[in-house]
Amino acid sequence: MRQLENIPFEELTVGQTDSLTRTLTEEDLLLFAKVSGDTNPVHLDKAFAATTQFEGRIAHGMWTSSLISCALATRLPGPGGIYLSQEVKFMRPVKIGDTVTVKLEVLDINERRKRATVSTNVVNQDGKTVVKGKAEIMPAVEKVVVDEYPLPEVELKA
Ligand SMILES: C[C@@H](O)CC(=O)SCCNC(=O)CCNC(=O)[C@H](O)C(C)(C)COP(=O)(O)OP(=O)(O)OC[C@H]1O[C@@H](n2cnc3c(N)ncnc32)[C@H](O)[C@@H]1OP(=O)(O)O
Repeated sequence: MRQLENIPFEELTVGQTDSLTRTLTEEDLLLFAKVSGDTNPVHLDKAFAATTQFEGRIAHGMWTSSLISCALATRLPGPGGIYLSQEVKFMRPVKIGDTVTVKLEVLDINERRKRATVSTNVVNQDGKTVVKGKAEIMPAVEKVVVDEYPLPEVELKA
C-alpha cells in the first residue's frame, strides 16, 4: 500500500515544485460523466462531437481540473491540505489518449494566515498548456503520514 506524506506549512518554500501525470482513457471520461452528471455531447457523442471545432470528443474541463486537486492532495502540500480557491482557464482541449501533466509551483506564502498560493498549470504530451491557473491552499500545519485510502474497484455498466 502506498504511503502519503505531506509537506507541513513550515516546510513549504516559494519555488518548490511537484507534478502529476495521467493519461485520459475512455473509461475515465465515461466515469467522470457518470459521477458529475455532465452528459454534454461534446464529451460523449462521437457524431455530435465530430461536428464541432474540436472534430471529436473532448474531456470535461473539470476532469483535467480534478487532477490539480489530486496533485495538491497527494504531492504538494499533500494529505491534510485544504483547498480555498482555484482559478482555471481552459486553453486547449484534452482528448482520449492524451497524457497530461499537472505542474505545481509554490508562488507565495502567507505566514500570518498560514496559506499558500500555488500555480497549477497543466500541459499535454506536446508540452502545450491545456489549463492555466492558480490555487490558494491551507496546508496542514502538522506532519501527516497515512496509508493511501483503499478505493474500491468500480465497474462501468453501460
Ligand atoms: C460545460 C462542460 O461540459 C464543457 C467542457 O468541459 S468543454 C472542455 C473544457 N474546455 C476546453 O477544452 C476548451 C479549450 N480551449 C480551447 O480550445 C481554446 O481556448 C479555444 C479554441 C476555445 C479558443 O482558443 P483560441 O482560438 O486560441 O482563442 P482566441 O483566438 O479566441 O483568443 C486568443 C487569445 O485568447 C487566449 N485564450 C485562449 N483561450 C483562453 C481561455 N480559455 N481563457 C483565457 N484566455 C484564453 C489566447 O491565449 C490568446 O491570447 P493572446 O494574449 O492574444 O495570445
